Amino acid sequence: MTEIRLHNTLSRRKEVFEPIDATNVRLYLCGPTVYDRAHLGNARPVVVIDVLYRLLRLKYGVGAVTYVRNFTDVDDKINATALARKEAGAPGTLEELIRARTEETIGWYHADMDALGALRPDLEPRATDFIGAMIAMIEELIAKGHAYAKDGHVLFRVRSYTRYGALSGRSVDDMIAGARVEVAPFKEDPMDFVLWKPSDADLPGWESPWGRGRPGWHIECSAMSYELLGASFDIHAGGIDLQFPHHENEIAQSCCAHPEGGFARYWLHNEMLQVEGKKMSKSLGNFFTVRDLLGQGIPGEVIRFVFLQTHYGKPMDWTAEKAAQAEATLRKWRAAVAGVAASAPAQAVIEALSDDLNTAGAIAALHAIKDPAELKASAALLGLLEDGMGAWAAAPGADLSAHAAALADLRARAMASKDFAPVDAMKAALIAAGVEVRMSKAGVELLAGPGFDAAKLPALG
Ligand SMILES: Nc1ncnc2c1ncn2[C@@H]1O[C@H](COP(=O)(O)OP(=O)(O)OP(=O)(O)O)[C@@H](O)[C@H]1O
Ligand SMILES: [Zn+2]
Repeated sequence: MTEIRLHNTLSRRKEVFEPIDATNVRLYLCGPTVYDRAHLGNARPVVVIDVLYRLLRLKYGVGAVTYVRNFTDVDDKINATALARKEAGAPGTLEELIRARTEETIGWYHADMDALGALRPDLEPRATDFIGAMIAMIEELIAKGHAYAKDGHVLFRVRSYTRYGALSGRSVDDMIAGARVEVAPFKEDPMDFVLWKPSDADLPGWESPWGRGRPGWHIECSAMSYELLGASFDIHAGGIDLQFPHHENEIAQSCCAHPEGGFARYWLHNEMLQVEGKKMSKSLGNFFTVRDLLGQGIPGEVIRFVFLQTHYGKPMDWTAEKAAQAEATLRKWRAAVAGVAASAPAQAVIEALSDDLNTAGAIAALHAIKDPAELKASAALLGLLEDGMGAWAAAPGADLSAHAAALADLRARAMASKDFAPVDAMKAALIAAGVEVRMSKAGVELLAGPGFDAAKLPALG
């Protein structure tokens, strides 16, 4: 099969992907902090890495890829949500409420990512199950002089790792100038970051050599990837917002604790889903959830298709127009492959995906496929047109050809009479039924949009 090339953030180049062990290709994606529903931006890395996972499984074999994605289930934001519930009178201890919140959020996450057609990773470690491994790694870092304990905290000594900043391409001094580094009395240097911190008696905490406390966020991924994938593995992925400081810190911790390993060889970062030029994020409040869209009747497959039309390395936004177009294409393809068994994927689709996951190119190649069996097999590499996800497309009423003809006819008559009111009235009625109306010299095109309701279509006289 074609060789896979990936843009490695570490080298800033597209490189041929060569796994350490072709019988066990290892991939780690930073997963969510489970305090709330995933917003649409959070779904982008999941969909992107799902396509990579499918491609790796095709090339190396289904059993030859290990994909790990963690759940961060210890975090101040989780504690805050549970505390708010307790204050609102919810029964149970804070610990029980925290547990209930993380369980509930993990359930939502699974349901939402399943709806997007993302395969579950092979392993989904929860941070709270790996506290012992984190403590062991922190002890190793202290023993090697890369970390120090002070006042119940343990800090990573950033200046002890000379390659710090290699991933994001910045010097430590630039980072100090640009970042919001917290100055604290327990730090030797403002750049040093927390590996372990004390917990109040009423917050979740674990006994450790430095007293009762809880881990910092960065050490979680270092410890879990070490336990499950080893000191060196193939690909580490996540959103570009995690490149600094999270991934820089992961590298520092892992390479200092296990210098024999070298940690991840290829770093893959997806660009952000944006809203009016800004990252969609919880903190900016400019977000909507995957569940919001699903609740509006937008199929998960349509959301997935919209993501895949933009290369993962480019910022993108969500628009109703993109969704309507994706839906129209998928309806057409689903009709073409109905009842057809998949054959083998087209070489052009494999080649596009192998070229740094050129999903837009792969979709263009899908458009050119004539044989439905090949279309179905090729689309499966993108997680599209799969049997379990097509119920939405079976809904009747999307044939708008009669309405398009009627509207074109009304327009022709209006040209002669100069009375455009009937055209405008029909357009308005179609839009109210969730139809996207495109009129040009070439003709009239109608597309069923995300909120399409056949029952609301205007009657044809
Ligand atoms: N707008 C976005 N576009 C693409 N990926 C994103 C976006 N926002 C977050 N991510 C990714 O989602 C994953 C989960 O991140 P995390 O749990 O830190 O999200 P969060 O705390 O809900 O995010 P935020 O506060 O940034 O909205 C990470 O891989 C992160 O890079
Ligand atoms: Zn991580």
